[in-house]
Amino acid sequence: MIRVRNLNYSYGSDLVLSNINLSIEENTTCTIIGPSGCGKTTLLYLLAGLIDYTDGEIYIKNEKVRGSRRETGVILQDYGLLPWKTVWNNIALGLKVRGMEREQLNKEVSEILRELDIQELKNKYPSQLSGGQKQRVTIARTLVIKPDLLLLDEFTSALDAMTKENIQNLILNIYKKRPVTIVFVTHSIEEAVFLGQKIVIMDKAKIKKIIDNPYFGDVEIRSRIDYYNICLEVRRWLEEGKNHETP
Ligand SMILES: Nc1ncnc2c1ncn2[C@@H]1O[C@H](COP(=O)(O)OP(=O)(O)OP(=O)(O)O)[C@@H](O)[C@H]1O
Repeated sequence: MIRVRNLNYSYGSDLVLSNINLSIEENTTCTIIGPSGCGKTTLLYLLAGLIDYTDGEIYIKNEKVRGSRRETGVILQDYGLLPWKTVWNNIALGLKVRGMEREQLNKEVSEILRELDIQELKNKYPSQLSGGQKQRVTIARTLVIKPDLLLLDEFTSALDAMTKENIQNLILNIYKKRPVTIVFVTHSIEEAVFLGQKIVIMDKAKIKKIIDNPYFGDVEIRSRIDYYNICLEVRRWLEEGKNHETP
């Protein structure tokens, strides 16, 4: 699905991605974790086609990425809901832009509201929603266009612990119900392990380690010791080499 080869990216003279090679299979999930400033968001923006690259290659479904793709759904940290539109209209917008006729549009929006259990929010405005509700509406708005690739950037970082787990469960359930590839940038080790079939650990512009997560997909995993063993492995890789750095 995604193939990144020898990708380098600089902002001016600062090299922020150096020789990135990464393959993500179709209909799998991948989480990207690493210290602040290591280049995670930049990599996600490049996959989304939001910024251009000149050095290296990015292919999605065997097509070279040049600008944003219609079938890629992107969810960034700030929700991106339009404050002057109701939940219903925020969700319907992407379908309207694509010229969907009214009856079909009403059906699709109703279905996604039901799937995400937010029917009662349909006439509210974004300012009247809690953080978790906004996340659900943002997910609904993105899923309604039926993306084959979903890119999420630190999507749950502003939420309290319980809401965060609810949204993580929701994303896992959504993934299980439909064919979609998900790439998720996070700061949280627990989130990286819960949502990542493949966990990419980055450090200063580079990929340090890729871990395949055999326990991915189990909603009950948080109550099992295997989950914490993988969390510890990720932690060790994140910390590896730190003590040898000169301050
Ligand atoms: N628009 C920009 N112009 C110049 N430098 C930038 C720009 N965006 C990011 N950078 C720099 O590029 C590097 C990588 O940033 P990026 O946002 O990709 O990192 P990150 O791993 O996502 O960080 P965080 O976890 O803090 O969000 C950082 O040093 C950052 O300061």
